[in-house]
Amino acid sequence: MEDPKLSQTRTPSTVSKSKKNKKKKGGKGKANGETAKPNGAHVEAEDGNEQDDAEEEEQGSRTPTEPPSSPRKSEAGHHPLTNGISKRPTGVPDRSGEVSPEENHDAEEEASGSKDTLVAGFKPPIDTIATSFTDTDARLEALSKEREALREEVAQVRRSLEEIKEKHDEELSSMREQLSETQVEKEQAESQYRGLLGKINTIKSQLGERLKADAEDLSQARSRIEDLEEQCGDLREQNEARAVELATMAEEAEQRSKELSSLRNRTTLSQQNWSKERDDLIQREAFAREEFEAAKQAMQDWEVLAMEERSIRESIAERSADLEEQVANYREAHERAASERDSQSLTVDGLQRALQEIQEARRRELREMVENSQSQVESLQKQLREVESRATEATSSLESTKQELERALPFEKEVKEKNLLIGKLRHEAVILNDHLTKALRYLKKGKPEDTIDKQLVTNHFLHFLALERADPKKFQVLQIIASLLAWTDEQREQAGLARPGASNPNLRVPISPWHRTPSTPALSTDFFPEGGTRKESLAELWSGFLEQEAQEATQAHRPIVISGPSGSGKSTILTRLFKDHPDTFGFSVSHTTRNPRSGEQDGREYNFINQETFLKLVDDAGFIEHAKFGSNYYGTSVKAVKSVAETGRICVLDIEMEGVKQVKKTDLNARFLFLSPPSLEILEQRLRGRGTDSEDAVRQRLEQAKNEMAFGKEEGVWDKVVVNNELDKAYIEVEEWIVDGGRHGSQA
Ligand SMILES: Nc1ncnc2c1ncn2[C@@H]1O[C@H](COP(=O)(O)OP(=O)(O)OP(=O)(O)O)[C@@H](O)[C@H]1O
Repeated sequence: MEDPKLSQTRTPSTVSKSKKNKKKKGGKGKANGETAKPNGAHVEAEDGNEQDDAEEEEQGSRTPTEPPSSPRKSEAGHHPLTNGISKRPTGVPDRSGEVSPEENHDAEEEASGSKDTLVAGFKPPIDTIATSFTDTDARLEALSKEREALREEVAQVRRSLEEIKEKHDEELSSMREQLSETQVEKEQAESQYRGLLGKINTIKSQLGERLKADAEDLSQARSRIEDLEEQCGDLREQNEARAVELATMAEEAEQRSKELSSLRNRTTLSQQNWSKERDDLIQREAFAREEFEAAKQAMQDWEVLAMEERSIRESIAERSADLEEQVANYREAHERAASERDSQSLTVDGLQRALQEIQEARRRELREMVENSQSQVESLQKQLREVESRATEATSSLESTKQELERALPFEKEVKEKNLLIGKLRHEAVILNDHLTKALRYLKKGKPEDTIDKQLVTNHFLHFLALERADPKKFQVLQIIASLLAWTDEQREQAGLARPGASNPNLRVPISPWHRTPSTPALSTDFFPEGGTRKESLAELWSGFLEQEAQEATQAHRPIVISGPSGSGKSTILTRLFKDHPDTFGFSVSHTTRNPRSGEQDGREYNFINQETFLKLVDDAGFIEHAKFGSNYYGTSVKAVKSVAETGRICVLDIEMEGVKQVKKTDLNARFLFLSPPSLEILEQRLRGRGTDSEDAVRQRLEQAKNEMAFGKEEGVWDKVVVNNELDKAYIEVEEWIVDGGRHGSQA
């Protein structure tokens, strides 16, 4: 490649040729010694070849018609001889050491121009030639010096030019090398770039796909969350409605129980009234019966009277017949004695009238008596009917009351149980409070044996008596009493708190079976760590007692951790369990950093905390599991689970493998149940059958299920493993293990 600077400075071919010719000629010019000039003037050729070269170049570059003038110099207005030397020669390198080709050319031109001017201006008059000859010599000398200097300069310039050219060539070649290296590097870089571009494109496409899949998952998760939130809202509403219903039912139950008690009162009242009435009626019936008997008697009497009357009548008739006979006799006698007859007829009439009157009176009397007794019988019958109808009414009302009673019986039972429980709890709370205050007071006083509280001892004693014989608490209470009363070893032995002979090391008798009842803990090991004979302070005994009570309470409500692959049936079984045992289980309240919505209450729907507190809890391992949805954190805290047990309910945690490991690290004392599907194939069928997951999600769940199944087989992790083959059987197995007939595995 050609250097542009060099190409620019290149002279026409004629000049180069002449240069070459000159070089070829070598000392030819020198031999001639002078060179012909166009204007015929000539000067001695002292400057040698280089000057000739310059001149020839100058000439070669000009056209023949062109005058050999130096317009620049005349323009500049300087005298070529005086000013031309002081001026920096244009071909001399400037401070930077570079000489431009134009300057070089100008220098050459200048050099030849000054010579030409000198030749052209050399027209002195003849007479002055002699006088100025010496001047001319001097000038010529100066000129020749100047020329020498110029020549040196030109030579220098040439050298520097060559150096520059060499440098240039070197630089050029190195640059070319660099260029080729750079090109090679460029090609390598290009190929690398293409490779990288290809990789980036593949990553881009893969990322795009993944992003798409993630976005899909995200949108599904979002929609699911929305659905769940909706469901949650619905459930909450239902819950509230249920709560309202429950409240109204409770009110109704209360009303019913009130009604029931009033009904019962009324029933007892009506029963009392009824029994009274019945007694009355029985009395009246007896009275009526008596009256009836009396009436009967009267009737019989009347009949007797009637019979008597009849007999009287008959006797009267007989007598009347006799009388008629007598009358006839009388008549006969009347005939015989007229006076006697009148008196006799008068007597008979009187007798007959008296008889009729008697008969009438008797009849009236009897009629009245019969009428009276009939009306009495009728009224009695009426009363009897009334009593009977009232009795049937009372029986029917009794029946309905009984029915109502039966209906209200479960409520009543429940209310009774609850009341009993409340009463018991209250009682226990009062006693505990009492004990606690007393114990604290004693603790403060320091010497419990000096200040024995009768009430406290009485309470303990009553508690002792109220407990069943086999109840292990009995011994604890007795131990407290013994401690309060500062019993001696003998007294303890007598009370059965120490083994017989324990106070006397020489006397050892076998332990009585009383100490070996299965439900009785060995006092010397369980409750009193260093043997029953050791005298402990009340504070120690009391705190031990309370601790054991608390442990027993929490033991009965240990949290349940249920885990298993997605689709193994955890939700199905738990839903049924919660439905069948509504008062047994409780739910832990989660923590969240989101703001509460309207109607939500701190500690009810969520524990609302800020992000800083949440993250601190995470650092302190306060969460069993936590996650971030959107910009909010959610988590189940260890404390929330513990507090469920404190309310007397069991907290059930449906969590995956990592959560189980996390719970194992806490002091929750949970029970672990693994619910396993019969096989992975059946699990796949159930997951697909459920129809809640996309194909991708099902695949992911199945993949994770393999890990979970392996975890389910790990030794020492699980307290119970249930295979969910037949739902009913699996449910019963889970229920029996969790609820355990109300013992909730506290014996486990
Ligand atoms: N023994 C069973 N026989 C047949 N189908 C069952 C059985 N147990 C559960 N299923 C069904 O399997 C599906 C998955 O059950 P479920 O949703 O209860 O599983 P899960 O363990 O709670 O899943 P996830 O952890 O994803 O919530 C449900 O459609 C359920 O009806």
